[in-house]
Amino acid sequence: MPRDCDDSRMNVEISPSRVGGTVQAPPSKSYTHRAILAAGYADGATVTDPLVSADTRATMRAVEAYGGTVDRSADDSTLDIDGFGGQPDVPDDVIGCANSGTTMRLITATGALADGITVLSGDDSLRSRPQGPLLDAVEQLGGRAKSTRGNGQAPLVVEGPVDGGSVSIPGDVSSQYITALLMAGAVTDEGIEIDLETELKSAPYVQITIEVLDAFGVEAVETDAGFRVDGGQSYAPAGGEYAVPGDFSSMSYLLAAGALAADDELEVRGAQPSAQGDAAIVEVLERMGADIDWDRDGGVITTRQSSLSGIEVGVEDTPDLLPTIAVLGAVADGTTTITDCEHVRYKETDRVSAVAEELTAMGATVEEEQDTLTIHGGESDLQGATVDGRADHRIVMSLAVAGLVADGDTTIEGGEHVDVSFPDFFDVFEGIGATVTRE
Ligand SMILES: O=C(O)C1=C[C@@H](OP(=O)(O)O)[C@@H](O)[C@H](O)C1
Ligand SMILES: C=C(OP(=O)(O)O)C(=O)O
Repeated sequence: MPRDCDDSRMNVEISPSRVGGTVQAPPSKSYTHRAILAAGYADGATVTDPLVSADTRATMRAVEAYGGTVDRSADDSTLDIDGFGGQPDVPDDVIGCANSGTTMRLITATGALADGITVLSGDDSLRSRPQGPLLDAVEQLGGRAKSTRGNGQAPLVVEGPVDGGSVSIPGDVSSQYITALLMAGAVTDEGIEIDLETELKSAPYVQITIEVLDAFGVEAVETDAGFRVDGGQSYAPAGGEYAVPGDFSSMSYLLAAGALAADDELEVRGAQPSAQGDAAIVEVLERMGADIDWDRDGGVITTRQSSLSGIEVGVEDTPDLLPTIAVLGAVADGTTTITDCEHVRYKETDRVSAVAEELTAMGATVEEEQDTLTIHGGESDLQGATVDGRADHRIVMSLAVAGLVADGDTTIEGGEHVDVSFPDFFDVFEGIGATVTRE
């Protein structure tokens, strides 16, 4: 199981606990990936407050493979990046994307700009995720892009250079294909016009891309049929710097912990509004009846424990919230129905099945359909159990939240996988009051 994790295998036991205090949100993974690659497409830039995690390190390695350099400050508070200026080199070696779908998709399109062949691979999970529509898009642009096994999955072989053009691509598999094409398209000669064949899922992530491109002086626009980026543009952020905002997907675990187990209050800082769809966690909690308050100007969200009720919520725009919402639903009174979740099956693991099975192991009643997950909460308390984190950071973190309020201790196998997006998650969890035992 080749993984890029700092820690070796770690099971984590969570005992029932109360939480409270003040905590800083970690920086956004999505913004960090884009900022690093945008700095790569530029002559260079300084990225401040980056998330340094296994996934974003994969994007740093990719920028270096294409001819840039990334210097991390001693405390990881800044990344000084020398870019490849829109003209990626042909990499000396296979680019290892580890567990990161964002890295693989975004830098596949970068490979299509290089005058030669790029080979990309990743861990077991990443090599089982869909890349076919992006490979097809590169071929529509005149490049060559193959899955070595012919199954639309990595290892991938990409050959450029492409000059831009028009592509037609499904929107309901991954928005990361669109992000990849927009970021690369800006430095092609002709630009790229994207026609969506099906409705776009995870749409806010493309808005994040457009926001980051704008900050780097690059324009990409939404059209009636999809998106367009003109070619011949140059990446350069104002003042040579780009600052990464806080991560609402990561915050969702802290806010859920507060809503389930904060006697006094839990305050999460670094919650400035941005294009992140996952800020919807605040509204989801409000609709469930949580005592939650968001000071948008101050970037502070405060939650207290209160009794929650089940709701119906669509995750077409917010796939990464599914595990968090499912755990909230398992504790809430009544039924929580999570709809529009088929694309959540294409993540690090099939998160719809994973959540259904692990919450069932904790005593919840869960029904799984292809595009819907129904959780009957409140009928019986969650029971502590040994659960499998599925080598998936979001499954691990959401089960840790469930462990706070389960009856008895919960052991989560594979706790080290939090390194993908929230490396100090268990320290932060302990810091707010959770009883955490690393085994
Ligand atoms: O572009 C991004 O930063 C992301 C897009 C989403 O994926 P999909 O577009 O594949 O749904 C999301 O699930 C992922 O965690 C991050
Ligand atoms: C799906 C995720 O990321 P990626 O697609 O980059 O692997 C995630 O962080 O939940």
